[in-house]
Amino acid sequence: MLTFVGLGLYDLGDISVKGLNYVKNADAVFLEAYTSRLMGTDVPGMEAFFGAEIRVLAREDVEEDPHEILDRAAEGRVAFLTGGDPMVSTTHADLRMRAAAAGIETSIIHASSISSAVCGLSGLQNYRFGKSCSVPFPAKGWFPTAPVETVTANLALSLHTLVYLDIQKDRYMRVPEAIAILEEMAEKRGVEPPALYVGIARAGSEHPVVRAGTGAKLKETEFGPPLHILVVPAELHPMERDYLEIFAGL
Ligand SMILES: C[S@@+](CC[C@H](N)C(=O)[O-])C[C@H]1O[C@@H](n2cnc3c(N)ncnc32)[C@H](O)[C@@H]1O
Repeated sequence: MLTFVGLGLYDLGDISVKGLNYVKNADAVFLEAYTSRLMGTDVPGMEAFFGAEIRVLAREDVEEDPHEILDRAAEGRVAFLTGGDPMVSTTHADLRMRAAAAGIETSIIHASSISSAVCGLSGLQNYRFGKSCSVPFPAKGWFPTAPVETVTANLALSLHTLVYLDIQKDRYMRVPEAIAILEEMAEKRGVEPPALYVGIARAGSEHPVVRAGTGAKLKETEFGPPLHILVVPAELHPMERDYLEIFAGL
């Protein structure tokens, strides 16, 4: 049995009761920590809380050679832990299909996700979001401009864009850097950079930071520690504008 268990957004208090019971009774517990991360805890903290040893997986362990996970799931109850909701903006559909092809029973225990938390924190209406995109850390000789094309296409349809920010081993992209990269991408593509952004830090924590404004303003804003995410809003509905004025300093 392979069960994908969502950890929610920030700390140990974000897993569901269902998820917690499953993990406590699992025969093996794996943690995928490369698509998202719970910044309000760490692996030893999770091990103590769940009373279980946790095997931390690299991307290759899941996407290229998941035999260890599948072998354990063929024999017993396996918990596959993921930050947020397990199937939102991750690549775990492939693992679930591989398990099904191997005759292994699977299920999902859902949890809160950044994709819905953003709507509550910003007041931007969930049905007005278009395709989302991710901004990666640029590498030597590699500076993709696809994210700004997604933003431009969404703006043309009056849709908001959710912009996920890169996570690497010990490196987390923050809102000001993401805006600077998006502006450089816009310049390279010869399009206008976005006029308005909403930056969000540490959704799910006791003190999330939510700020709306121009690129110049948000590049000077102190958002505090990661994780961070960015939204490029389309033309605002009056209610969305009011909400951002009240809760995000617009
Ligand atoms: C690829 S998405 C994975 C989403 C996850 N499966 C979920 O449902 O929440 C991960 C990105 O979302 C953003 N993110 C996730 N959790 C966050 C949080 N608590 N606060 C702010 N941004 C967050 C970060 O930009 C991070 O790089």
